Amino acid sequence: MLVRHTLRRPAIHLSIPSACTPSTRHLVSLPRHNQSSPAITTTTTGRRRTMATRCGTPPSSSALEKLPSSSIRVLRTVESVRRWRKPHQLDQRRVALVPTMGALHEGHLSLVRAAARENHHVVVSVYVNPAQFGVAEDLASYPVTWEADAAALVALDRELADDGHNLGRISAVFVPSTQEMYPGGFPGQEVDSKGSFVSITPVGEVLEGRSRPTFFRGVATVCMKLFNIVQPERVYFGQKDVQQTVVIKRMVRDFMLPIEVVVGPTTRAADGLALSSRNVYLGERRRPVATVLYRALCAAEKAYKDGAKDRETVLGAATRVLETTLAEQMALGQEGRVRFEVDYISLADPDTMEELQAVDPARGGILSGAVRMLPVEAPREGEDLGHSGGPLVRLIDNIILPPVA
Ligand SMILES: Nc1ncnc2c1ncn2[C@@H]1O[C@H](COP(=O)(O)OP(=O)(O)OP(=O)(O)O)[C@@H](O)[C@H]1O
Ligand SMILES: CC(C)(CO)[C@@H](O)C(=O)[O-]
Ligand code: BAL
Repeated sequence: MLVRHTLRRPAIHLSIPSACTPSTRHLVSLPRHNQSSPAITTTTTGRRRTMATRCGTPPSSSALEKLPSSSIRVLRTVESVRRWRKPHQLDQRRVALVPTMGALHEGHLSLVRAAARENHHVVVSVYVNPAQFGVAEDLASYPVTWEADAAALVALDRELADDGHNLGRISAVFVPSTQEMYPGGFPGQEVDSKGSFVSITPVGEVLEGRSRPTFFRGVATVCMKLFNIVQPERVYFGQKDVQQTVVIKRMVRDFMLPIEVVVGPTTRAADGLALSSRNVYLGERRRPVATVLYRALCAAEKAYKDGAKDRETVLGAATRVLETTLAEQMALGQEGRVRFEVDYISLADPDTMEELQAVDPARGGILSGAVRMLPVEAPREGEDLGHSGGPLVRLIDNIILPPVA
C-alpha cells in the first residue's frame, strides 16, 4: 500500500469543565455557513516570496522609519516599542496587538480590521518565531514576503482611514530580529532545550501539541514576550488556530495578564479551504483536494446538528468523507492522484481540548483535524507543484460546535 492513512484518535480523557475567562471574546461564533466573511482566493501571484532564512527579515532600521507612503511606524527593537507606547499609557488610548508570522493574507487582514474597529492604535507584529518550529519542521522554507506584507498593510491602512467606522488605524508594525526577541541567546528548537520558556500544560500537550511537541511552548513564550513588549489592552487571534487561542486564553488567565483576548472567525477561500500562509506550497493538483479536511469537519458538524451527540457518530461522519476522498484519489493512479495522511480528527472540550465521548450541548465542543498533503509522486509536464517544489504540507482546520442555551 503506497499510502498511509491513519486516523489517530488520542486517548480519551473527560474534561473538568472550567469557566471561560471574562477577558475572552469571540468576534463570531462559528459554523462556516453563518459566516459573512467574503469569499477570498489564496492566490499569491505577483508577490515576491523569499525563503525564511532567519536573516530574511526586513532591511535594517532608521530612527523614525515608516512604511512607504504611510504613517505606519516600523519598530524593530524592544526599546523603540517602549518609547512609542509610553505616551499612549498617559493619554489612555487603547492599543491592540495582532501577532503574525508575516506572509499576510486576508485572514490576517480580517484580524487587523477587527482590531481597528475597537482600538485607537493597532500594532501588527511580523516575526517568524523559530522556537515554535520543531527541528524537522518547515522553518527554513517558511514564506517570508516582507515587501508584499508592507504593501498590504499600507493598503489596508488607507482602507481603514476611508471607512468612517473605525476607532483607530495601523499605527506600527513590529519586526524584531531573533537576537532582539531572545536577548540571552536563542535557546534552540529541541524538545529538551534549556532556556526561559512559558509552558501551558496539559492543554498544550494534546492534538497539535502531540504532533508538534515544542509548538505551544514556543508560541506561549513568544506571545508572552510580545505582550510584555507592546503591552496591548487587546490581542487578536484567528480561530483557524483554535488550540492556540485556547492556550493563549489560558496563559492570560493564569498569569493575570491585563489583556482581553479576541478571537476572529476563520477566513476561507470560496471552496471552504481555510486561508493559511502554507497554502502556497500546495500547487494546482493538491489545492482542490486540500478541502477534504474542511469537508470532513462539515460532515461531522452536520451529524451533530442532525441530533447526534456521541463521538462515534459525529466523527464517523468525518471519517467517511476522508476515506471516500482518499479512495477516489487512489483510483486515479500516480499521474493524477493526490495522497494525504490524516494526523488526527478530534472532538474536544472547548476549554481543555481533551477528547470527548459525547458533546454536552450546554458546553459545546470543538471539531478539529490535521492532514498531511503528501508531495505529488509523478508530476505531469509543466505542472505547477506549488512554492518550493511542493513539499509535504500539513494543514489544520476546525469548526466550533457552539453551546446551545
Ligand atoms: N484563515 C484565517 N482566518 C483568520 N485568522 C487567521 C487565518 N489564518 C491565520 N490566521 C491567524 O493569523 C494569526 C497569525 O497566523 P500566521 O501568521 O501563523 O498565519 P497562518 O496562515 O496561520 O500561517 P500558517 O501557514 O503558519 O498556519 C494567527 O492568530 C492565526 O490564527
Ligand atoms: C501567534 C504567533 C504569531 C506566534 O508566533 C503564531 O503562532 C501565529 O502566527 O499563529
Ligand atoms: N499559525 C500557526 C503558526 C505555525 O504553524 O507555526
